[in-house]
Amino acid sequence: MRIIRLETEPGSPLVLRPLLEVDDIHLSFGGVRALDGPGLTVAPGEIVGLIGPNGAGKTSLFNCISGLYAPDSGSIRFAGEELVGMPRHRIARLGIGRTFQNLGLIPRLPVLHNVLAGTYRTTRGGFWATALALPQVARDEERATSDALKLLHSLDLLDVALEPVGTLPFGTQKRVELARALIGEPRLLLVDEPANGLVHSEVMELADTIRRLAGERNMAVLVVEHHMGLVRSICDRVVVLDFGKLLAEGRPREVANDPRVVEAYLGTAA
Ligand SMILES: Nc1ncnc2c1ncn2[C@@H]1O[C@H](COP(=O)(O)OP(=O)(O)OP(=O)(O)O)[C@@H](O)[C@H]1O
Repeated sequence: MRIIRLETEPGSPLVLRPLLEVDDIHLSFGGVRALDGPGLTVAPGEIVGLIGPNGAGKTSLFNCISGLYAPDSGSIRFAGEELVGMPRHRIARLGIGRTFQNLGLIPRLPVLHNVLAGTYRTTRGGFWATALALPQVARDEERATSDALKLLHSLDLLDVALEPVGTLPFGTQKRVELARALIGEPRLLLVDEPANGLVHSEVMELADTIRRLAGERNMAVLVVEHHMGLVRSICDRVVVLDFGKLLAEGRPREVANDPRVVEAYLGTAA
């Protein structure tokens, strides 16, 4: 059983501050209120599920955290730094990785190159250092390749490292997407619908992998997912959105039995 301390007595020297603090976020697209003031926290090493019916605002919230969307108002703090207004590459460099619902991979490129593409947002070489082929760039690339190969080994992808990713089964591509998000060693991983398109055995395997990686790296995970089996099996806590607002929050079992959640979400999914 995973034990995570979320709160301690006021004034205690052992206060565990949340790694991520989202507060009163608003985001509209024309007349559509995608996010209407929800807030949430994620502690270091904690796995939090973000659930809710279609159109509840889950992906919009991910996009605000990773800097893809600029919220109209509100605050998103990560390790004490305000993310709102920060460019995407700086957010990635602070230690936030993410996967996409529709895989963010380049199908014709080999697995290894797709994973290495995840490092370009987090390395510090910059345009001129790369153009001038400075030794520091060569060292960075060597280290990145070695890290990528270790990661591929840990995700059982070493055998397909040089295969074009588009030729691989969907379940394998999903693991490559996970590897791409993990290569920068994020402290927080945002995972968007990892179970989508997978068969039951693959979902359970993926659940084991996410839990193992979070434990090994003390990495926090915020996961958007409709598959309640996966949510129940990996999440320490669940946050429910509905119409862009926070509807409920609690342990997976409590949330699954909350009548408001059953009505808004589980009822429609049953
Ligand atoms: N780029 C955009 N332009 C216009 N409207 C958008 C955009 N992104 C999201 N929306 C709208 O914002 C609302 C929230 O969408 P969002 O994709 O965040 O929900 P979701 O909970 O992730 O849904 P799903 O479970 O279907 O992925 C929806 O009404 C959606 O149509």
